[in-house]
Amino acid sequence: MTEIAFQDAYPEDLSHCYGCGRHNPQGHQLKSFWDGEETVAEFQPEPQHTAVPGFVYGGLIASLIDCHGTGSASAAAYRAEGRALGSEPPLRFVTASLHVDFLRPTPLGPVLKLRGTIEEVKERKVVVAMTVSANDQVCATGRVVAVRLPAAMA
Ligand SMILES: CCCCCCCCCCCC(=O)SCCNC(=O)CCNC(=O)[C@H](O)C(C)(C)COP(=O)(O)OP(=O)(O)OC[C@H]1O[C@@H](n2cnc3c(N)ncnc32)[C@H](O)[C@@H]1OP(=O)(O)O
Repeated sequence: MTEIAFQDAYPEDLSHCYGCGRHNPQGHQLKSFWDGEETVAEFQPEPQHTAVPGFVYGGLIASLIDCHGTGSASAAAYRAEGRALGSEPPLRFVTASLHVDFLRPTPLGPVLKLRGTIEEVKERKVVVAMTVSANDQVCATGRVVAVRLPAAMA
């Protein structure tokens, strides 16, 4: 794994995201890293993330997939250009499409482990496929189409 989380390399003014911004104390503050050619992240759900008692709320899982996907997209774009994570100019991505399949109920208790595979890297678009596992069992899969940050959001 790399030492620095992808999200910790985001510019100051792009670090307020609810899912992954380090400057959002009420957000999830998700941290993603390389693990070889794949990307990984972990998240510990809390009781407020309940759907049915004992099980994780699906919206939280979607949020984790969203931010692990866009973070992975940024890191993949840097890697494709042979640049250091966070180097200027920043390679910023937002979610164009977020697809989630809930394969089985996700138990509330164990740490959730996300694993991403980079499916496609183009100059303006990166596609990332993901799994979310609890107790080494895949509970959800996801796919994010990430597109370079539009001027309207910069
Ligand atoms: C340093 C890091 C900091 C990173 C700092 C940010 C971190 C926070 C990230 C949090 C994640 C979020 O929640 S972001 C918030 C939620 N997302 C948004 O609000 C985005 C709103 N949507 C938009 O602004 C726009 O629709 C865009 C930018 C997504 C797309 O703009 P566009 O101008 O229409 O794009 P366009 O050129 O047509 O398409 C480019 C490519 O993407 C594909 N594409 C476009 N839309 C879709 C779609 N819905 N589903 C599938 N594919 C799509 C096209 O087919 C094309 O592929 P091809 O033909 O080239 O193959």
